[in-house]
Amino acid sequence: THSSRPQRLLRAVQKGAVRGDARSVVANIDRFCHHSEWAMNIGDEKGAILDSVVSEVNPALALELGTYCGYSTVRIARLLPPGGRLITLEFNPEYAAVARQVIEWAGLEDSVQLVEGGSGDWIPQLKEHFGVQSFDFVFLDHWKERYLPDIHLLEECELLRKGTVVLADNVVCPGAPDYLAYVRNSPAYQSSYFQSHLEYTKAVDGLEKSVYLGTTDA
Ligand SMILES: CNc1ncnc2c1ncn2[C@@H]1O[C@H](/C=C/CNC(=O)c2cc(-c3ccc(F)cc3)cc(O)c2O)[C@H](F)[C@H]1O
Ligand SMILES: [Mg+2]
Repeated sequence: THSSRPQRLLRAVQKGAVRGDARSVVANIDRFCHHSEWAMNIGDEKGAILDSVVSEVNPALALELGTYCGYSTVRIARLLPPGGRLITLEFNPEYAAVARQVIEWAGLEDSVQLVEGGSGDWIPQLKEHFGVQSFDFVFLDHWKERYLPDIHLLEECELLRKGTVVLADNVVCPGAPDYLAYVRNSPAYQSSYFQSHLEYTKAVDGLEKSVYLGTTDA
């Protein structure tokens, strides 16, 4: 039976990266994607922007939608402050299984909670299941047409607070036009765009950083 691309990516990590060294896990995935097989990780160029936003926010509690192989999970978790936690949602069991092993290889399993399930089902349960009050940082990198419904769901579930930073990947390629229009026009967000390139390519892509300002009603 043939392996899948996520399985080949995991093998590249287990062969090339130093156990417990998150930086080398990230570097080996990037090397694999640059030289062997493209994969939809945020990558090194946009990853540096992700790193700078995460470092600026210094989140005690972060949420990621769309774990995939765990590349951005490792990038975020390695920068969390002591006691900081990252909850990441992934509904594809095969991707979740690969991501768990990538996260473990990086030695970050104690600060990452990987939930195998859909954002639509799980966002409404995060408070009761994980004792979450609100998130300091949210990273969107799942199905692009789910960015808008899921940020509305996060608002409705009161999982955002004044100052929560929401960072979205791929707002140019593949694009999330309805999401962009919303965060750029809503008085509830202060939004800014970081131009970059699609992972491992020269195509233009970018990240949108949106700070939640809270609702106007009392
Ligand atoms: C809907 N709720 C979900 N809940 C939990 N996990 C989910 C949910 N929805 C998806 N997942 C999970 O999140 C992941 C989905 C990532 C999707 N990402 C992309 O499509 C994506 C695509 C490109 C791309 C650009 C150019 C090109 F020519 C080809 C591809 C680049 C990128 O950086 C991307 O992120 C995973 F696969 C899915 O199971
Ligand atoms: Mg992406």
